Amino acid sequence: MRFSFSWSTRHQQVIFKQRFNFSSNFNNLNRSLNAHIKPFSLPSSQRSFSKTSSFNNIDLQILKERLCEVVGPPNISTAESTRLQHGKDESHHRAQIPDIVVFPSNTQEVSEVAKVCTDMKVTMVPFGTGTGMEGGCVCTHGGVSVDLSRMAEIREYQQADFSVCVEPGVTRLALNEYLRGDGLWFPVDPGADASLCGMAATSASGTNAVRYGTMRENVRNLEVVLSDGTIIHTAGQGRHTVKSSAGYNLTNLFVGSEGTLGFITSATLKLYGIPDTMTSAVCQFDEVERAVTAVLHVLQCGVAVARIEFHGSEKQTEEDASVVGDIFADAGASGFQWASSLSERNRLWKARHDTLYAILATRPGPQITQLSTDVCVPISQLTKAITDTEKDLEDHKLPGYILGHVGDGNYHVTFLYDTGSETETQLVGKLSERIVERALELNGTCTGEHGTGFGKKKYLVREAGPDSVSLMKQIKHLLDPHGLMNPGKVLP
Ligand SMILES: Cc1cc2c(cc1C)N(C[C@H](O)[C@H](O)[C@H](O)COP(=O)(O)OP(=O)(O)OC[C@H]1O[C@@H](n3cnc4c(N)ncnc43)[C@H](O)[C@@H]1O)c1[nH]c(=O)[nH]c(=O)c1N2
Ligand SMILES: CC(=O)C(=O)O
Ligand SMILES: [Mn+2]
Repeated sequence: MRFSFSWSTRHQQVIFKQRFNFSSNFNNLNRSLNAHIKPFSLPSSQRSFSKTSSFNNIDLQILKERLCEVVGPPNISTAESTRLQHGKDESHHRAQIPDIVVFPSNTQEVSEVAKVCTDMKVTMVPFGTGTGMEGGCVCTHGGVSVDLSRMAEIREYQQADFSVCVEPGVTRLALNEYLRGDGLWFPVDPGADASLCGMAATSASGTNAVRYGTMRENVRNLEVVLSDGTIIHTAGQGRHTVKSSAGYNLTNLFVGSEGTLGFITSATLKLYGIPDTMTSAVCQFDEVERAVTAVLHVLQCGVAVARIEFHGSEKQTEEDASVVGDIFADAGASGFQWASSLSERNRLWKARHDTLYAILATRPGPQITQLSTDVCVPISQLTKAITDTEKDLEDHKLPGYILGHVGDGNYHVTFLYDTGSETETQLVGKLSERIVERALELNGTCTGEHGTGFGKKKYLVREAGPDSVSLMKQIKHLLDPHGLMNPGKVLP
């Protein structure tokens, strides 16, 4: 067993990768699992899908005609290939496809689409780039998938205010390319080139959160279309101040709402200066406990890490690198590889961002899929959470890969399993439940960054408490009284 641990200061991220030899013998693997853990409920493959529509042909034709009047014939599709693309994301959850996909071009059209759907009591599911990890785009009731990618303007760029307002079709990489010449960037980085409004919708983070925070800390305003077509600006139209104490924080009500409360049709984001110097490195630890302890020491020393990557002036970066090098060496790290040049850093971080696909490539097969857990625990509990998880994996000889954002206390276990095997499917389900149960016992959360979607809603009452969940349901009912916005997600 060998761990590799990589860190850098531009993207304060730590990776744990644990490689298990794959064993196809899943017999006896259940033996020490708790009997109370329910079997996993979604044995599925990305390739299968179910028909969910409750339409008859006449209603569907009327709906299509009415939506066509709103968006125009080139911006509506009932082709099966388009519908299939819009009924799933990158998670293990089975595709459930919409009846119709529409591609509105502006906020007014989104509002008109919402009015038609509300009038006909048809469900609506916002679609960004489909990179979600919790089944958020799955159309549980068929209905209309609203693909917002054709709204791709950068509306307002206030360089002096470090602020930009983007439409849903603008992705993270596209924005950073646009800003590069001005020495600014938007640092929240989930790896995937997701839409920024989709990232707001899932409260994404990924790398860089230690230094820059998550989407919750980096959205200043949102334009939202509610289910009845009403258009609101959560902080007031055009406003993009660094802070505000005016009224309730509606912006953060919609951040992380996963399309269940409305369509985000623009997001005003906070920008940052690109640091002068960045350095990254990779090193190995033999034990996860030593790696986590080393990271804790680095954070306690106040080193300017971003992903456990360094940012700053050249001199500061050199000093920080030397402090981190000493701490890691003391903790038993070996095999340091430094990467200061842009191409070397990009190579390191590309390897990190592609980890999910690299894992998938280790077990090719038509029915093989991945399930990534996403728990986050207080950093003081991280060593316990990870070492106990490791033990589970070893006890069950289950191929699982642990990686994560150690500086945040957030880690993923990525399981590869055969959806055609009931035994494998159930075991993966049970182990991932166990990982969540453990995180909740340690005062953690079932999802640090992927969202609640389908898979985590069963934990919400235990995590947030019955009264909080009851309030969430009341808010949902107020904003979406007919339950048409992305049904079946987030709330149990
Ligand atoms: C390889 C890889 C690696 C990672 C990740 C994915 C992949 C494929 N992710 C997950 C993913 O990138 C993240 O969930 C994105 O924020 C989703 O953005 P999309 O635009 O793809 O939304 P997508 O289209 O997948 O939709 C996600 C949810 O948001 C809703 N939604 C989308 N756009 C909306 C809008 N404009 N208005 C209202 N609702 C909207 C949808 O209805 C759905 O419920 C991740 N994430 C992370 O936080 N950290 C990480 O480390 C990673 N790592
Ligand atoms: C999948 C994911 O969240 C990650 O690679 O960090
Ligand atoms: Mn992640």
